[in-house]
Amino acid sequence: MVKINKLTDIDSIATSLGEFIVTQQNAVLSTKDSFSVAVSGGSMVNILAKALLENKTIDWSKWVIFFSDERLVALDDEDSNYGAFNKTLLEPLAHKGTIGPKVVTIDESLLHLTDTANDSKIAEIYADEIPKDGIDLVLLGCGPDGHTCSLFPNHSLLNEDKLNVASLNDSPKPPPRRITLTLPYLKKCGTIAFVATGSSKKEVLKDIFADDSSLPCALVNKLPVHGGVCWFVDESAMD
Ligand SMILES: O=C1O[C@H](COP(=O)(O)O)[C@@H](O)[C@H](O)[C@H]1O
Repeated sequence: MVKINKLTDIDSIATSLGEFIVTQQNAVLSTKDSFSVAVSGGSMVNILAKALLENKTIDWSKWVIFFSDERLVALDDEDSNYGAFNKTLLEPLAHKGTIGPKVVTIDESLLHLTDTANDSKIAEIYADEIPKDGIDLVLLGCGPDGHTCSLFPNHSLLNEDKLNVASLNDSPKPPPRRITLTLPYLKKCGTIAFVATGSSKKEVLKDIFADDSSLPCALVNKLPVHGGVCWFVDESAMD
């Protein structure tokens, strides 16, 4: 059963999401020494900064951060999901002298080679870095077309049934070269939380929550992850 948390605006989403993340962190750290989190790019980064930067109950030293998807561009490129996360969260944290988190990025040294086999290699190397039994908490965005991670509507990667991380070179949203966690991998993860804000998401959210939807976000909603799937949405995205 998918849970929807409907909040008035982005500030209330940040507060509620921050509390949710801390609850997940504490539950995981009561059973092991580290907390793995996958973050997404796009609009999520600023919300995460609001939710986490001033939050004194985050134990950054125990966090290991991965990316739900990454654009195959240099890490300091404005299109890089790591680049945006670094500028908005990691640099301010470092400035405050925070110890941690550990952050796992793509292998940038392979980026200059542009053939498809090489992009598969980048995905394969990233797959070796992520926990084989799933990431504890996966934070996902939702594009206005219903995509999540870099899993796009009607794309062949929706049928991927073996790889944990896959590459694509035909993303309909630029930039075209990307890697992404796959549906079989998301299924192994602990808890999945989507964040969707703004009126540009309103129409697609109706489609995603229709019973027969095959949009990527709807496919994730149907995954039997043991910690469940939940959504944080604001009033402009969902009535
Ligand atoms: O391209 C991407 O888009 C999605 C959605 O972004 P948003 O700005 O509409 O929230 C994002 O979740 C993903 O990580 C990113 O690569």
